[in-house]
Amino acid sequence: MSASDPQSLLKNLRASIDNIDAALVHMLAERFRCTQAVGELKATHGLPPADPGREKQQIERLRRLADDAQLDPDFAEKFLNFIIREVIRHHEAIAASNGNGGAGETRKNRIDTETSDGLDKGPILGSADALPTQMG
Ligand SMILES: O=C(O)C(=O)C[C@]1(C(=O)O)C=C[C@@H](O)C=C1
Repeated sequence: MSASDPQSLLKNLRASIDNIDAALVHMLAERFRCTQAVGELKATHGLPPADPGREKQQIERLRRLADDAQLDPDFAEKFLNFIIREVIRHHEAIAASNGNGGAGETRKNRIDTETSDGLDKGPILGSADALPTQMG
């Protein structure tokens, strides 16, 4: 068998695909490690799990990068949205387990619970301990 026969070519290409898939898994794991920390930061400070303004910037940037790299920008956008939806689900679960009311609570409605003396009465959703976690 020579290096140019179809089976050898396929084997070589598949070896590269396996390396790329491994790199993707490691990069995704690293990204989720960062977003886990972001989720904890947001939950601690009562910030909302999702930031649509930030997402808009990310999508615009990724579409430009995809175009330059000859990757379909629609696919790049769908892929980023898929990941971000999962991140937001994790953020909501962290917020719920921190007693922040999870998905529904935003910084704004936390501020709405303040009394006239500026003291926070706590989350308007009441005890978040009763909320199920949304992981898995
Ligand atoms: O940057 C943030 O605020 C994040 O929570 C991270 C992230 C992302 O995965 O990139 C996820 C959710 C937000 O809607 C925007 C971006």
